[in-house]
Amino acid sequence: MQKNIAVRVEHLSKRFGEVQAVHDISFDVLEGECFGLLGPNGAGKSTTIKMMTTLLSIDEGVIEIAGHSVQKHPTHVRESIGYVPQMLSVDGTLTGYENLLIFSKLYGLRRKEREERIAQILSLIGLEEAADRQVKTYSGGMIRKLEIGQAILHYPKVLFLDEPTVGLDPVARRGIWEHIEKLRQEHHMTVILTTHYMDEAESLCSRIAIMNKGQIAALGTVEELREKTGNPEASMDDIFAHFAGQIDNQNQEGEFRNVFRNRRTAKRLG
Ligand SMILES: Nc1ncnc2c1ncn2[C@@H]1O[C@H](COP(=O)(O)OP(=O)(O)OP(=O)(O)O)[C@@H](O)[C@H]1O
Repeated sequence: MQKNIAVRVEHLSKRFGEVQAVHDISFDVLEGECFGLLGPNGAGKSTTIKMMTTLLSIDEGVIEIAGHSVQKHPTHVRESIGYVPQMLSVDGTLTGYENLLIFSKLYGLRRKEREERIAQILSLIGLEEAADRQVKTYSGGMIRKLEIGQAILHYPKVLFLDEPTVGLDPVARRGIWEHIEKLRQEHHMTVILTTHYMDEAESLCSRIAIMNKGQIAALGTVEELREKTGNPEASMDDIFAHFAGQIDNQNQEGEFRNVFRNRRTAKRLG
């Protein structure tokens, strides 16, 4: 059966002064797909996601999300999407329940719907027992689950995740993967994520776009990408290096960027 297109990106470009952050990229994402955007720091992944989520204006090109034009109908687009940014999006001084309540109000859920929806989401993300604890007592994995919960309170058609498991330990990362897979399979959400973890891309994404210097260097399933390298034994690291010109080892323990992010998270949570 032919699947519908959930996201259409055509000839998209964005410039910041001298920097051409995104340069004439085009791709489609199918309904129910988990689509990965990979690329070294500065490749243009976050800029692309920000344009898709209406947070950044588009210089050139077209984006359609769930049939709505980002430029012409940004409100319809916002109603159709959920977004978990890289930056922390919860308040550590509030409980998990209170954080969800704020978002349910922001989404305009009616009073009657709210309690039921929050209960559903807490069960979906496995945080029922921790719901009445202050978020600053949560582990990194629990915080990430809560952020995903906030982003899906209105059951969006398309969920954007900007580096969903950065700074998490291997067990917490697998917990987040299971939730993402559940949202896709049981709730038919289309998921678009950026990651620096090659294993994450390989196990979650049905197709991957490798970005480099604002352009798409390669796009396809892992198998298709491997074939394009000409090396049938190529690992995901090899595939990335082939198309991005370097190995992506930006999530090593102690790497400045992550230390900075983790500390920023801790500071924000108080
Ligand atoms: N608001 C901005 N003002 C100026 N330059 C920017 C801005 N946002 C991004 N850039 C530049 O655009 C380019 C693409 O950045 P972007 O954040 O999209 O990359 P990325 O692939 O998401 O990188 P990372 O993996 O580090 O998150 C970089 O050169 C970056 O410095």
